[in-house]
Amino acid sequence: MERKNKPASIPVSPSMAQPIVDLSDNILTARLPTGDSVTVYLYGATVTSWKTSNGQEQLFLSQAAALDGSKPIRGGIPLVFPVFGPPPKSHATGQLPQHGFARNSHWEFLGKSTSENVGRKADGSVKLDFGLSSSMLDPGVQKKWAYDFGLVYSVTLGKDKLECQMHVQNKGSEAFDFQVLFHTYLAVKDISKTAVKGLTSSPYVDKVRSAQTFTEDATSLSFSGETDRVYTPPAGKDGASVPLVVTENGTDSFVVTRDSLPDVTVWNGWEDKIKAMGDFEPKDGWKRYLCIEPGAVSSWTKLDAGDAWEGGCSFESKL
Ligand SMILES: O=P(O)(O)OC[C@H]1O[C@@H](O)[C@H](O)[C@@H](O)[C@@H]1O
Repeated sequence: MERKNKPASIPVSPSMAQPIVDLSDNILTARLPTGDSVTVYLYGATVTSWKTSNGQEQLFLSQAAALDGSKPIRGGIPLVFPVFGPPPKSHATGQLPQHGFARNSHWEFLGKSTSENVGRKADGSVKLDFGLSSSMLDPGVQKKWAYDFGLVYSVTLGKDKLECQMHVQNKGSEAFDFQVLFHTYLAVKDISKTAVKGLTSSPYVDKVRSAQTFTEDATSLSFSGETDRVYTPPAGKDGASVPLVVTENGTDSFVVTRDSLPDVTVWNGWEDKIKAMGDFEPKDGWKRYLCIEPGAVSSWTKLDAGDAWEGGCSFESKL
């Protein structure tokens, strides 16, 4: 029997190629062999860029965003914890700034894991873990919210998909209340041709109309002015949350899913509000973003001493 010669070298198949992860100057970048990439600033553990396999940027980042740690980054995915919006003065978070301290604290990078080595479905994704705990806060902030906590934020980059997961741990001896939210600035081509499906029949608080509660009757929510609403959509038949679909020009562009996050804020500040924001450029940039912000913010989540909580969301790009 004729024996075939062994090839001189074994070609590396694309599936054997590994993600490239780099941390320099407190900025982490990860790139998959498929071309997908993500950039995360340790300041706020803020995702500032998410590019899909076709090279397209999927997040809006203001050209005037402060990237030097002097204020929260305008755009990408700032993290909101432990309070959403202006804190109620009589609450334990009452002394904290709007949206809490997670987005303007320095996080640490805990490490990366590929789908193969953590027993997830071998889909070529990479998970990046970031940590923040009470001892890492500025002393001034620590005094304003003196609880012993640990956060692990995981960003998983897959082909045309980004997942965000937050693990909150109460390491202290007394219970605390928190809210959490992924303040995602999705890049859209034209807000006037953008719509959101999946919110029909959902109750929402409209912050533009004096924080009154309404029920959504649009099957496809479109935008023609300032929009600032916190939706609490009913669960689907199987008890899971119904995915939201963002459409542009009638074509699906993003699918957003939520896991253990009851709420989703939909925000576009529109022309006048955005013009007044010093860190928002270009001034007509309001036309090119839509914030879809999965979170747990319509009430407080109470975490007893020693307990942990987890919730997350995913963004899939369809274009
Ligand atoms: O300017 P900030 O603090 O980043 O907030 C931006 C917006 O964030 C949204 O989540 C809020 O619903 C809006 O009310 C707010 O204006």
